[in-house]
Amino acid sequence: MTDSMTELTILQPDDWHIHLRDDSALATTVPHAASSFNRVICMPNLVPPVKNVDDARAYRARIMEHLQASDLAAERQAAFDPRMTLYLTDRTTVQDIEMAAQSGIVQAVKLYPAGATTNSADGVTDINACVDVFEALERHNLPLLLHGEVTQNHVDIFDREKRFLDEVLAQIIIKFPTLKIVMEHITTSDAADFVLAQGNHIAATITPQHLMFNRNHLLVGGIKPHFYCLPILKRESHQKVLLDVATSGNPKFFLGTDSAPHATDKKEAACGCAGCYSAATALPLYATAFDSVGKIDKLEGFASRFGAQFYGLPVNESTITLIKTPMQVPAGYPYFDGSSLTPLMAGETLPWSIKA
Ligand SMILES: NC(=O)N[C@@H](CC(=O)O)C(=O)O
Repeated sequence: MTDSMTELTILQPDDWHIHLRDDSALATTVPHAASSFNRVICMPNLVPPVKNVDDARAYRARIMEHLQASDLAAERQAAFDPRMTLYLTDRTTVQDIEMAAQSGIVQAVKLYPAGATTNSADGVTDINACVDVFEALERHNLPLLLHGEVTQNHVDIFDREKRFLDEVLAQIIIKFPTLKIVMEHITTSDAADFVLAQGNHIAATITPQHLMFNRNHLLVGGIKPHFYCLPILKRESHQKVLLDVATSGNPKFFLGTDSAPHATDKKEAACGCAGCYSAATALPLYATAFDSVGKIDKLEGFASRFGAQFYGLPVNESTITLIKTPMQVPAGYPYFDGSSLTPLMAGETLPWSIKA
């Protein structure tokens, strides 16, 4: 049936994991995200990070200013709803969590192990010091979002997610059996299996790049910096399992682009930044991935239903239509201070596009 499908209308999707950055970067990232998504969960790894409700409120106001200054259609502007997260540090208090739970604008709390990825220097150095905070999250039913990688220098970069599951997450779920957890941007079959083995309070987001690519795309025939993100792309067998679970209709797996902009010159560098930019073309990318295994009919659940269900929110009422008409991903976008931003699959043609 889906072989012949050339047009697909789905409920408006949400992005449950996005990096919009701050200040003038928002002029590029906000209209891109708002053109496709209603709710977006905004990652807090700014410099300095979003650490409390006041920071979150001020950050949301800056995002909304750029939305209003954009030339997006009024109807898309009205629908866009950025949801805030707090950045967990060694100094986050139970009171910070209680205020977040009452704020009405903080949707979740993000744990970056210190040093794991971009702007994670202020992250958690000792998970055992977070016991009171985890208790408070569990009590208030506020989800804990995980960048699930260990950071010890001697641990191979391709093993860091699996080691996090075994050494960190396994402990957290024993001590906090009802804490809502999202393993963000999973990259391995181990993570998919781990999530499948838990109750419905533990879920995962999956990015377009981890569904479409593997480490050969990153490394064979020359290093491709625009495929470099963290957790790093793994071998093809992991990619296949991720595609299986994403397209299975299991509500534990839902859309989180991890769209993570870095100016082109910061990626095409001797020490290039980690992150793939996909906000503007995420839906055609996901549609291409789902269609590649004949499962385009499973896209709506993954993109528009399961995340809302997990967060206890209603699904959106508006719809968006994808058509099987090729589109070329732009070679780049203007970014702040005269820089440019190279998206995932820049210059390449995707079989699916968004109907105007
Ligand atoms: N995914 C990435 O490679 N980078 C993200 C941080 C993160 O989510 O790891 C970023 O903020 O640039």
